Amino acid sequence: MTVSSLAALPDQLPDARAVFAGRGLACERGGRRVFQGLSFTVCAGEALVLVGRNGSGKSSLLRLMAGLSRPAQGSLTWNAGDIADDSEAHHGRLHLIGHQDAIKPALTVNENLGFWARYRGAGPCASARIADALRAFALERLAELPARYLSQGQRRRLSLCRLLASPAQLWLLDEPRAGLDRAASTSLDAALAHHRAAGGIAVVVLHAEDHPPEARVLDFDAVKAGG
Ligand SMILES: Nc1ncnc2c1ncn2[C@@H]1O[C@H](COP(=O)(O)OP(=O)(O)OP(=O)(O)O)[C@@H](O)[C@H]1O
Repeated sequence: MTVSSLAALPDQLPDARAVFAGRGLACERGGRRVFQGLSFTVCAGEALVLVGRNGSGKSSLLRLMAGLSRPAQGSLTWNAGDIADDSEAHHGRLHLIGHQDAIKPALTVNENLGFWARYRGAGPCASARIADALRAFALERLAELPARYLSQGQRRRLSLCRLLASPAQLWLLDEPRAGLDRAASTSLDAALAHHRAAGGIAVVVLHAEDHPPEARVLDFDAVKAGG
């Protein structure tokens, strides 16, 4: 994917000096402490890669970052304000692409993205953004296909199109390369690079040694596990 095929992405995101931080975070799932004493800071234009063994809490941290659950201890702040103080604003600034793909099988590929863009309050450029997103992840020829017929990798690509179909400063991506072929993985790298160049922040769970350039790494194997 060339950068020119990412015309849908803004040249500059709204907060060029954004700082997203967590301090002294502890996480509990099902009444069990998963990790504690975890801190991070990630600024506009940066990527933070989460690595670590299965079950160490990477997806759980993404949920905390998205405001879908609350830390058992510690705080998460956007520009020094607790994200829980204005959860609507926080949800509006982020995209979370998790293991569940949230694709509606009866809708076509195009309709899925239209639905998503409307949900996100996409403006007059929505159609152009969707077209660019489909081109970026090589789904144009499948635009009118009901999503239930997509292969696993194609479904993943459709999920990633959501990143481009409406702008958001914070991308939270859980193993985004899962199921992607080499070309789609390269497209993802280009989208991440463009996002960061525009002042976006990305937090990405990855297992392989395929980190975006100059990404900082948070290794869960070095984080204190719960008791
Ligand atoms: N809904 C839940 N109820 C109880 N425990 C849960 C729940 N979801 C996750 N856990 C537990 O929390 C721990 C962390 O899970 P999490 O999915 O965050 O790990 P992960 O680092 O993302 O793992 P993986 O690399 O396998 O994807 C695991 O021990 C898991 O069993």
